[in-house]
This record gives sequence, structure tokens and C-alpha cells, in this order.
Amino acid sequence: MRNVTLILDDGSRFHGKSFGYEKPVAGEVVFNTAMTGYPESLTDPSYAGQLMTLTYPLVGNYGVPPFTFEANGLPTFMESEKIHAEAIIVSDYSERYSHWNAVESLADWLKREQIPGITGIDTRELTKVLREHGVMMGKIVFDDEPDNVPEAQYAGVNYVDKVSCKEVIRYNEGNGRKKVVLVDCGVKSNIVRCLLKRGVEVIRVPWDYDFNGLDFDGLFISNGPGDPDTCDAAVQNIRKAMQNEKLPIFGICMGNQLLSKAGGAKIYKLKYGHRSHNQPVRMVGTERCFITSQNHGYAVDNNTLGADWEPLFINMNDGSNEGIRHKCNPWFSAQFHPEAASGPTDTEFLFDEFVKLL
Ligand SMILES: NC(=O)CC[C@H](N)C(=O)O
Repeated sequence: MRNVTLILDDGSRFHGKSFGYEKPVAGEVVFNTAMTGYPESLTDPSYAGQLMTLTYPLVGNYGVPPFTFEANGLPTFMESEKIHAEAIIVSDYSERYSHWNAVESLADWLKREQIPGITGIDTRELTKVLREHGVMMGKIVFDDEPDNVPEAQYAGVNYVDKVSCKEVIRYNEGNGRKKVVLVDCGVKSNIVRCLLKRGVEVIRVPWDYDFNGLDFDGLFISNGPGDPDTCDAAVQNIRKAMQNEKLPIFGICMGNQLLSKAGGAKIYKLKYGHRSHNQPVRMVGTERCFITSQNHGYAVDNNTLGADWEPLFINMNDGSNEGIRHKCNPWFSAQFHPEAASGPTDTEFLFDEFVKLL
């Protein structure tokens, strides 16, 4: 195992060993406090451009599931066709694995997909640094190649364009089913699955595709990587769709941010994001609290919501926005992940609410 150093933009250094693909890499260093879910998180397109730190120390011990696909083309156990995170940073990589569904080790998968993985890092200490300073850019450098230092930019880059589908894909076509246009900003497979299992046809379109000429009954806006302020084309198309006040609209994560922007609200960057399986959110106007799966670095500024909108969920840790709804029209969204994958499924009922509206 080659020695590596993780260098953060503030100059902090963490020494570890390479266990994945051997390539220096740079990106935004973020942390996730979930105890499980590395196959789902690594393949979540929303991690594009980021070096994913896991605070839970033992990683790799349940291996990696097979990369098989369902008849409709969706991967059976992964959230997309490939790893999107730039690298994974762990404390204690477990070379041995055991799980009924495992077919290979995390190290073998990372090497095959040419994604670096580093171990031996005190990821809890690293997380303290990120919480204190806020998320930072960082680089993984191989100690025996000190001059091979990678560069990367995260802010202002349109990552959605890199991960969105390039052409229209239809699922579950025909039979007079209700049709949902899904704006693919980097959609997770389980979102498509959550819609399909409720009997609708899904028309998945590229993030900047003007879907307004299509025949459809509802609009869904997906999760996706990077800064929502780089996705103006999507916001314009959503605004056009809003001319039909009866059209049901539902958004998740990036979808919450883009719907909010279409409604006139502003987005800001959180100091260190929400990435875990246990983020508590309260449904506004009730005492109901849900434990949610999350992965986002930006948030909607509640104070900038227009008069026709209100927060739908609020994060109980930091009071930030976790969803919005329109006061009259069937338009709502969640900042967290009701489709889980991975994490708790307690809020999957939001898909039922949306499909009922169609
Ligand atoms: N998972 C997502 O859709 C994330 C949305 C956005 N890229 C953020 O970081 O806030």
C-alpha cells in the first residue's frame, strides 16, 4: 500500500495509505456520518466532484453488490451506472468482507472504476476540521510522487450537465398510464423506481430539455450535484411549466432548490452540508418529525420564499429549509431523500402524495 497525504486548502495534512486506484485527485472534501451505504453513496451522482469522507470507522466489511441491471435498464443495487464521487476517505478499510450479496471487495471495485480510496485517516478528526472551517477543497497526493499534485474546481462548475442523461428515456410506456416528466439533474435509480412502482410512466429528460411541448400529467425534478445556481436552463423550463397552475410538481434535493429558485427564492451554501441517515426534519404546522437520509451542501433561504410559498419541512438540528410547498397549487418538494437508498424509508409516502395528485 502506497503512502498518501490528504492536503486541505487550509494547509492541514492527514497521512494514510492508498487502497483503491492509484491516482492523485482533487475535489471538495465532504463528510458523511452514515454507518452503512457506501455502494449507494459512491454511485449517487450528487457526489460528483467530491471526496467522500466516512466518519464511521469500519468500511468495506460487507463488500460490494453485483452491478446487475433490471429489464428497464436501472441498476439493481446501485444508484447509477458508475461511481461518481472522486474518491473515498476512510479510517479503517476492511480487506475481508462478508455479505450474502457481495461479489467483490470495495478495493477491487474502486480499482476497476479508477477511483482512489484512502485508509488510515482519522476521519473523525478530519470531520472536526471541516465542521470548524466549513467544507474545503482538498487533494490526495502520493508521497512518492510529491510533484504530481492535482487541481480541481468545484464552485461554479455545472456538474449537472456532466451527469444528466443525454437523451429522453421512457420507462413503463403505454396502457393509458399517468405520465411524469422527470428532469434528470443526476437522478438516483431508486427515485425512478419509487415512481415506477406506483404505476406511472416516467419520461426522463436531460436537465436542460424543454419538456413543455410533451404530453404529461406531472413534473418531477431530481437530485443532482453541484451548485443549483449553474442550472438556470432548468429553472426557466420549470417556470414555463408553472403557467399551468394545476400541474402537480414534486422535487427532491436539487429539485427542491430548483423549484424554490423557479418560485423566486435564493440558495446559499451550508457551512458543511447534511450527509447522513439520521437528519431530523419537522413537518411545518405539525409536531411530526421524520428521520431522513440526506446529501446536500446548499440550502434554500427560508426568508426569500415568495408570499405564495411556505416551508414544508425544517431541519431540527440547524433550522434550515428541508422542503417547500405552494399555498394554492399542487407544488411541493423535499430537501432530503424520501427514496432513501441508502437510509430510512419513513418519508417514502411523499411519492404517494405526488402520484395521488396526478
Ligand atoms: N443530492 C442533491 O440533489 C444535492 C443538491 C445540491 N447539489 C447540493 O449539494 O445541495
